[in-house]
Amino acid sequence: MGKSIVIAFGGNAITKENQKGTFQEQVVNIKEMCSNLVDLIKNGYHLVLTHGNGPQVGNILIKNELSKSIVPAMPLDVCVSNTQGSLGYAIQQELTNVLVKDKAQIPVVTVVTRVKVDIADPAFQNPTKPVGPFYSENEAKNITAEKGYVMIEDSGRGWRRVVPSPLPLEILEKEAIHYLLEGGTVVIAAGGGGIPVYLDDNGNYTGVEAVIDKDLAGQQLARDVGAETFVILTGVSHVAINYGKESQKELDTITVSEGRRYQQEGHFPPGSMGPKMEAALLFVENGGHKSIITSPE
Ligand SMILES: Nc1ncnc2c1ncn2[C@@H]1O[C@H](COP(=O)(O)OP(=O)(O)O)[C@@H](O)[C@H]1O
Ligand SMILES: NC(=O)OP(=O)(O)O
Repeated sequence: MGKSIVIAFGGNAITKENQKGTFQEQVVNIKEMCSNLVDLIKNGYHLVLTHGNGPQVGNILIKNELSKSIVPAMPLDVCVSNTQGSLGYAIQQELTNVLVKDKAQIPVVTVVTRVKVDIADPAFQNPTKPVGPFYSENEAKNITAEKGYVMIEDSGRGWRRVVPSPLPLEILEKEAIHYLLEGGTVVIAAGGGGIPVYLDDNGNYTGVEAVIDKDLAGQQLARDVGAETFVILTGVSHVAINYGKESQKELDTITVSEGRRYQQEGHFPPGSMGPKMEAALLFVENGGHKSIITSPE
């Protein structure tokens, strides 16, 4: 097999901060993202794409809440699977469209992907994953008082609801993804961080209510399918130290030990660059060749 790359992009790239989250808006953003991938595919790279779902899964939770007196609300793991389907559909469609226009007949498919987590993960007692729309501080306080949701300030962009986010341990569909890749298919997998499931006392996998961080799931996916490179696409072209300060310095190529040092010095905040750097470092520490964090362009 040629060189394989796992590429992760954020739910906030699919529904931007100032957008309502209509399907049309998502398609426009996804189309732009896909046009940036065509050259890689045409140059023979085997791609696995993974995507976030924070804004989208939060919107499904709001719909659940508003309609629960009429139709039953679905558990959060089912809502994550819904986002794998809807966003996978949009990516599959738009990527196929740009490939066909470029005269490249390459199959693209979405895999509903379960990710194993530990039911004893302390993350279930400490929600940290922001989902859904951004609110003002006042609105957030009212939501907590009315519904009991935990709300946090998300990287200077506003307040959001947070849900538990356990660590991904294994991509359960890894063999199927590997076969598809080997056969020359572009695979969309582990969307929204994957559907969280755990092994119960009877040895059966069971869904659990959480949203896994897609960057951490992405590096696990990259390791599990033996990818050479792990790429995280986000809103900045370079990771920086002293980000947002006058002394800000953009990083180019760094080693794992430099990355760990900058991390310890506190350059990468939780909820934004923190999980991306952690994911990038974990991939290389566990045998990956290189991780890249940059913008889609
Ligand atoms: N040290 C840093 N270097 C670069 N960007 C940073 C840094 N710290 C925080 N950021 C911010 O984090 C953002 C990426 O996090 P986020 O928007 O949550 O990701 P996602 O693309 O997954 O939605 C960047 O666009 C930037 O605004
Ligand atoms: N699941 C997840 O990490 O989604 P975002 O990238 O949209 O936050």
